[in-house]
Amino acid sequence: MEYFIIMNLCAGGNNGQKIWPQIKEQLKAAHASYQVVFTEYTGHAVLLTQQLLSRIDATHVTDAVIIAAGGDGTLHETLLGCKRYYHDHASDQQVPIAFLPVGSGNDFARAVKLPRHWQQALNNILACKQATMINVGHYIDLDNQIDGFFTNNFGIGFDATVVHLANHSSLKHHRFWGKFSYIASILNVIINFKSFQADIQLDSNQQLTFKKTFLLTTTNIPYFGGGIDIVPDASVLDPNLDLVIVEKPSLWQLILFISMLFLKRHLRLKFIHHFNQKQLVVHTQDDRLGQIDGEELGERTYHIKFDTVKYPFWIGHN
Ligand SMILES: Nc1ncnc2c1ncn2[C@@H]1O[C@H](COP(=O)(O)OP(=O)(O)OP(=O)(O)O)[C@@H](O)[C@H]1O
Repeated sequence: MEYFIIMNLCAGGNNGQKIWPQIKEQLKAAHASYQVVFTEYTGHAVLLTQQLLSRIDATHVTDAVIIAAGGDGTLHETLLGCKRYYHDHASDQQVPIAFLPVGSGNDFARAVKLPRHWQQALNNILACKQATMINVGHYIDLDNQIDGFFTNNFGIGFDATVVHLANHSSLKHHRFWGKFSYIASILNVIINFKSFQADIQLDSNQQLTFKKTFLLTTTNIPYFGGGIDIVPDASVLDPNLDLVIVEKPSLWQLILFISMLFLKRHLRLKFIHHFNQKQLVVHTQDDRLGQIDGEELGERTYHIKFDTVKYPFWIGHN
């Protein structure tokens, strides 16, 4: 195999920087043939992926695998780069994506049961013999007709606000206090968050309105926020997406929600709504923050159509 690595040295609070020399050693010891490019800014992996695919095509490499080495954000951009490239080269065979998790959240790695330690994950990639087709989230922004993809989730409201606060905390990259900054951000959001109206259209064309939405997450995998099991049964092998809407909870409802979350029974609560759908349209009425695979989308109203598409992944054992 010929491995094309997209390496984010900043992932996991510069964890990538620390372990890149060891990754190189392991690749050398395995006599793996590889090329590497390094991301330099947010969004760069999209362009790097397109350039790599163009190079793979031009040099007629037939056994290429693209390794996204970073966190969920790097994987997200790599998928977007692949999808954009094949949009313009529809007849080409799609190069599979492998994921080497060196980020902080790594929810996708959890979801597809990759080894959590990068060394074992790299061994898995090197031992893998064939790609697995999985479903990834696809959306069309109905306000501007731009589309995009996500491996994990697209959230509006609470989760996006936590992502925003954690990203802008001065303690984000501190090894110890970074975790506390995340918890402090969550408490801050819970206390101050203003609910918003969301209108939903389901597969059956049924329209639903939730006037006091607190959290609205469309998810392709069980986890968000670094291991929170929001839809325990969600699977990348399920062509449907899951939508979870939590209405603004009172204090006791919040305590109940958190307790039930630990027991993975929170979806039974009456202020939580769960839908498993082939297609969804979400229309929010008030400006709120959005997030996609842990990357910020900005504060606005959202009018989004969701479904899934397939892409080959180099994950071995699913
Ligand atoms: N050289 C760079 N300098 C600054 N930012 C970068 C660089 N390369 C990539 N980025 C950005 O770093 C951000 C975080 O990357 P990523 O999500 O992969 O890691 P993470 O946040 O540590 O992991 P996770 O999302 O799993 O918690 C992304 O927005 C990415 O585009």
